[in-house]
Amino acid sequence: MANLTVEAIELTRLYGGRAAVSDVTFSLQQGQVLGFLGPNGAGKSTTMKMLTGNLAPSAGSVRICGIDMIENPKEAKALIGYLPEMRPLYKEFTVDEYLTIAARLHKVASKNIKQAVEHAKERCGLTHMSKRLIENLSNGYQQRVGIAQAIIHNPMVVILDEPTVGLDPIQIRDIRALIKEIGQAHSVIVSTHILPEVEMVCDHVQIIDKGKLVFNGGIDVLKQQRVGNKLLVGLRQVPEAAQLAAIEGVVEVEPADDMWRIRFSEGSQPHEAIVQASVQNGWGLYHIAPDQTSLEDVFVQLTYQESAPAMSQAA
Ligand SMILES: Nc1ncnc2c1ncn2[C@@H]1O[C@H](COP(=O)(O)OP(=O)(O)OP(=O)(O)O)[C@@H](O)[C@H]1O
Repeated sequence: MANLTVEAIELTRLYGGRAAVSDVTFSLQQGQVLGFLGPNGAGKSTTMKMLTGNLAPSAGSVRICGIDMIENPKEAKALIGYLPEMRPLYKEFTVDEYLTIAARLHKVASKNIKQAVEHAKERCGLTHMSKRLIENLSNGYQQRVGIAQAIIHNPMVVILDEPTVGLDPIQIRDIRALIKEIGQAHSVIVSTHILPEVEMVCDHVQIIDKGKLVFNGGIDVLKQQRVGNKLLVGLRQVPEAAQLAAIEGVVEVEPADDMWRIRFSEGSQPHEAIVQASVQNGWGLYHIAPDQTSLEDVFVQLTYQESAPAMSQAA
């Protein structure tokens, strides 16, 4: 496929005979932001380390823009910017000093370093912090410096491991906006265990659980999982459940707080019949709306049910 920036092919990593990551395959295209989601210990960091060439896979391979990570690690790594879970900051340096070192480490040509530093600072909203010691910056600004070092060499792929952990809500909002902005020009992989974060910044999502991918698809596909065939209906005069169940298309009726949760058969549209029955019987309908499963519930279903079926849609 054209413009594939990351290809992970049957990646497996064993620790003492136990698989931390097992047979993970996916690909990413230029301009995509992929959310890598999973509970603690699912294998996110292990996968990130293999993608960035910081950990050798026990089996499988990684290609960055078609370059094999094991055969040509230098060339492949040069195309990646990486912010690990533990920020690689030298806090006794100023922002300018640190980013200059980062540019050298990323092999930016000497004559281009100044411009690269200025550009990275600009993109990460750091220009006014240039002369500040990193240790004196807030947590959010330190995270911006971490992201600035990851993009300083203008890599094709940016990989950010838990980029918003430990930040306050305003810092989180800023960093998410920055990730979206970076995603327009690069391919970005963001690992997180925060579901709304994925909804906000990613167009693709993968869910990993116990080392295995249990979902791989567009964010819309994940959202669709929760648009079910249920309605939440509020009636002032509470009818017998049987009266609701008798309406055509209704297959199940159960109380939900002060309302009724009504499940209907696939393809049926009992909304109008419910409204009509309410008018005829004087039930006093005050609420009728789709009852969506929360994304959290979908996530729990995918990751905590032992027999959860694997779902997949080509990324
Ligand atoms: N160096 C190691 N030696 C042995 N086991 C390890 C090592 N690193 C990770 N593991 C185990 O591999 C599994 C996956 O860990 P990993 O850090 O990749 O998960 P994660 O999804 O990133 O979790 P978290 O969000 O908590 O960082 C866990 O069971 C972990 O204990």
